[in-house]
Amino acid sequence: MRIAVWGAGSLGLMWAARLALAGWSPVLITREKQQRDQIREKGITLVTVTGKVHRLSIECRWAEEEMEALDQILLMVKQTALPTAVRQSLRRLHPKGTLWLWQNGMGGEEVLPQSFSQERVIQAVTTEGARKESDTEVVHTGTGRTWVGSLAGTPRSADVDRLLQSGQSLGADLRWDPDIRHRMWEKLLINSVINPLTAILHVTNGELIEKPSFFSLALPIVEEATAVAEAEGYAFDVGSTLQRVTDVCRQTAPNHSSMLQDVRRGRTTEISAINGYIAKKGKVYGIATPVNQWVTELVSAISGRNTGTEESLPCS
Ligand SMILES: NC(=O)C1=CN([C@@H]2O[C@H](COP(=O)(O)OP(=O)(O)OC[C@H]3O[C@@H](n4cnc5c(N)ncnc54)[C@H](OP(=O)(O)O)[C@@H]3O)[C@@H](O)[C@H]2O)C=CC1
Ligand SMILES: CC(C)(CO)C(=O)C(=O)O
Repeated sequence: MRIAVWGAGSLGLMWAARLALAGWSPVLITREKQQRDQIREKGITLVTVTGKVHRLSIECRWAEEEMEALDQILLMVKQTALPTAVRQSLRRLHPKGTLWLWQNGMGGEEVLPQSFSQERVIQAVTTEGARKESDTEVVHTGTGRTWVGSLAGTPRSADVDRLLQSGQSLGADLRWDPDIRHRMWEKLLINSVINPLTAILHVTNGELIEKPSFFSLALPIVEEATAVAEAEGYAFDVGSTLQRVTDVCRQTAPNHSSMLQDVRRGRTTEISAINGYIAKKGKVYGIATPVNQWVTELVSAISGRNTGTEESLPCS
């Protein structure tokens, strides 16, 4: 089975290293030739949460390069990079191969061609944290859980099962979830509060819950988002959702959310796939989502503005 990790960023470098440690021979795909050359020369280095350092030699290709058909492609690019990465990766995917989407937020499947069967798509939802230190180095910043499931609700194949078992053998908390869409909504609700508010206020996840004034928009964001989730068929209680958000802020207190990092680095954020998605779905169902719409506009306005330093800020 030929497995590719598409995108050599934080998650991609970590999972390519993990797959290699588990005895697979993954191929890691980079956006730039320059990173491919670096990885070919130096291999990749993974620093685990306990500080153990693994140096691994990994097959590496550039996204536009010709390559043998791939059976499993783990797409580990940001939502904003999906259109190009999907176009490139589907050209390399074996006709019976499986595509794995790892993005935070929603809407990834909408980027796929309509002719591409949902039965060939696996969605992963992860609370693990990784941080790319350089083109060849990554740090596993926080343990968490990863759920994977079929977007079509079909049972897992033997190949997917083997991959899950490999991850588990390395100590990764990797689980099959037959209702992955529910899990995606659960994570979306958490990201819909923490990501925009930390990015707008420039605070860590822990600082967000320290002052009531910082957290004051959490309630209207969650009220709107849970109403939209319910219209989509996923029921969440407002109080328990706010409690879950608070728990995640506590568990990841020192973290700078991925959206805050993007804003500080002057990069496009994933806001359209998070609060923007909630606002878009709200329109479809006739549910008012002014606060989600407002934070979407505000984060879009402040992102891409700072040229910012490429600080190494932890996220999970
Ligand atoms: N990091 C984390 O701890 C977590 C991340 N996530 C989610 O996982 C996804 C990936 O995040 P993360 O790894 O942090 O992001 P990064 O920005 O660190 O990595 C994304 C990588 O994708 C590469 N890329 C972009 N376009 C292409 C392309 N067409 N072909 C090949 N590679 C491409 C980028 O290359 P280049 O640098 O050259 O642009 C970059 O190396 C996001 O949706 C994020 O929200 C979810 C939970 C935790
Ligand atoms: C859960 C959270 C908010 C952790 O930082 C995250 O997923 C992110 O930063 O994108």
